[in-house]
Amino acid sequence: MFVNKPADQIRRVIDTVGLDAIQLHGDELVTDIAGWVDLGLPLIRAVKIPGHKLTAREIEDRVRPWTDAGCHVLLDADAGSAHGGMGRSLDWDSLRGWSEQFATVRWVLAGGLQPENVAEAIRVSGARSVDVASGVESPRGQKSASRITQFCERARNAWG
Ligand SMILES: O=C(O)c1ccccc1N[C@@H]1O[C@H](COP(=O)(O)O)[C@@H](O)[C@H]1O
Repeated sequence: MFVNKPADQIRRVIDTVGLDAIQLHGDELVTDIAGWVDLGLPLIRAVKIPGHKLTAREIEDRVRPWTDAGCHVLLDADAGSAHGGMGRSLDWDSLRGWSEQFATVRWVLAGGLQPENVAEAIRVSGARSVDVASGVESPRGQKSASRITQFCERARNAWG
């Protein structure tokens, strides 16, 4: 996952550790996409969405430029100048409305997920993939193996 990193820096990380995909989680512009596309890996764009109720069209207007550019999308809560990992949730019902009307590519639900709410989030939103950061930390800033296990079990159970 990268926040506002130019393609040449990401290339160095790929060459050093190898990556399967690139998650862009900052203020990257769709007009600059060519540099990241040239890296030759699947691109996942974190699209920041306000946490209140939205129409399917309002969500689609935010998502569409990125799917048109060939990206997968991860929907995260807009946390202003913070870029993510803030534990803020989206309106899952609005996402279901958008997904049923518009989503033609696989999308990832993020934002404020934790073991305690991931099953409900999946049920309400219809998400088939989820991502989490702060919700599996205990204490804050430190990933907890037991919370990660709990999160994965509950997500898998929700998908049956
Ligand atoms: O995890 C982080 O610390 C982080 C830092 C900067 C940008 C994104 C970050 N994480 C991503 O944020 C979302 C949601 O996080 P949370 O579950 O609400 O805490 C998730 O996609 C993480 O990959």
